Amino acid sequence: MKFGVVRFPGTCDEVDAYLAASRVGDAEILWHADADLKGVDAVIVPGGFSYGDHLRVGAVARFAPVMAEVETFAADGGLVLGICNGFQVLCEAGLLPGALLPNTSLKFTCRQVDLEVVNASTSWTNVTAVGDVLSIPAKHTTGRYYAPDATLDELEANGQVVLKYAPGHNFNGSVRDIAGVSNAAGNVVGLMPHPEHAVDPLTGSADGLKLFASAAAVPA
Ligand SMILES: NC(=O)CC[C@H](N)C(=O)O
Repeated sequence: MKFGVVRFPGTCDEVDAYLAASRVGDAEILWHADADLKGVDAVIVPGGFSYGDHLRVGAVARFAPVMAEVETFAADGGLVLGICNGFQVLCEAGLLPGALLPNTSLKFTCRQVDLEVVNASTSWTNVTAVGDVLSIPAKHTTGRYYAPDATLDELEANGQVVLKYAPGHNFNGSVRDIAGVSNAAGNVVGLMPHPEHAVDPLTGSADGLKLFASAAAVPA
């Protein structure tokens, strides 16, 4: 399994995503201006502040040449994971439902959160079980997941709510405690917390590695 990690101007978590993916497969960095996914089997859109978060988080990055390729790749069933700013970019691109709004505190917050697995059948959660609790760090200003009630009902009915903040851990005010969602097919997943920063017990938790191991378990 070869992972491609997209780098935009202002991305800051691509190296950790690259190192996390390298623990379970091969990885390489993909440049935003190149309309070329270099034959990878899975794409990670990582965290950071693409294009300085100007206009609106993810709003500029979704027009990068590499994103046109990511859209085609996702439509063909390719595995795509958006982490934090990557989640924001995928929502802006319409690859995932909903939007990320400023945290209710209107402040940048960095803290460890517990996430509950709601759907363990997606390409990025298949080595977990429903109800598993994953301890993963979160760090953002614009992480309050939002979608209209009718969309949320549909997402819940389709199993597209993949991860929820455990009771007491929804620090950003996300609707229905939603931390991560998938597209209808389950090959595209996005979440606000950072699994790539939780891959080694030495730094507090290796729970994040399960997302990368899930993708690696999908036949390439
Ligand atoms: N860690 C990140 O990816 C930061 C995400 C983002 N641009 C925000 O603060 O909302």
